[in-house]
Amino acid sequence: VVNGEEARPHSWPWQISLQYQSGSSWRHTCGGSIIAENWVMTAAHCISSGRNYRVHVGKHDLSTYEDGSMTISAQKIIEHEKWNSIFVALGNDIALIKLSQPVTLSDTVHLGCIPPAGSGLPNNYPCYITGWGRLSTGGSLPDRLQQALMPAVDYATCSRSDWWGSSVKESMVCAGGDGVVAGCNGDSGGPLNCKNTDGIWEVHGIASFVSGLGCNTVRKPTVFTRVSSFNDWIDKVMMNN
Ligand SMILES: CC(C)C[C@H](NC(=O)C(F)(F)F)C(=O)N[N@@+](C)(CC(=O)Nc1ccc(C(C)C)cc1)Cc1ccccc1
Repeated sequence: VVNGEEARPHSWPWQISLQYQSGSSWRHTCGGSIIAENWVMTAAHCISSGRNYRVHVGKHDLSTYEDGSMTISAQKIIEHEKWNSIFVALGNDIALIKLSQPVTLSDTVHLGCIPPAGSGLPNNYPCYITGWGRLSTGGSLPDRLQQALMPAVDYATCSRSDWWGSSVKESMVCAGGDGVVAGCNGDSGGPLNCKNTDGIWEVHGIASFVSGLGCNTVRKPTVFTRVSSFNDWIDKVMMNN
């Protein structure tokens, strides 16, 4: 997250670190959200075949051991069947990870809420991006979870030719684009958190892409997979696996 701030520890308890085995150690590669005791939602572009993945839950500082945190291996990873890594602009950048064992819910490990199917965000609706991604374009990775207020950008604005144009679809959610705050590599797969009118936080987006010209590029908001476009797919996958 570029130009964010350190989150209050464990204030986004559905946020996970998706890690892959690199030799004898594990490396953070993406974020994700716990949506059921044995399911994590992340971005399909986070998954590379031939890699071994695990999920780290209940974390704040990735560099230290933290009581209550747990690492759980991925038993099964299901990418959206229409995801195509060559045509990112087509969307469907969503994957579900079935955990080898259920998480133990606690005050640092909670489920994130999926928004109602088809629910949208008005322009400028306040949301927060969270993640352990780069602190600047090509910059360093933080140890501690970062957050940034990133107002939603409606499709009409985000699809303007001087914004994302036809690269953005209605199955995506845009946020930010002020040239200051942004998601960046390593935030992929993580949540866009928005509080609904009942005061409940919902995971409206899955971080998908930022401009290749620079993470915080003005009029190139961070683009998220729109979770409320995939309620049926999520239900189907969890029921059938
Ligand atoms: C792997 C890609 C598909 C998604 C990756 N996503 C992220 O980093 C995320 F925003 F989710 F945290 C990304 O944006 N990667 N970049 C490599 C940029 C990139 O690939 N962006 C991109 C943008 C649009 C498209 C399509 C929709 C035209 C594809 C890729 C990050 C970057 C940004 C600035 C400098 C250096 C690196």
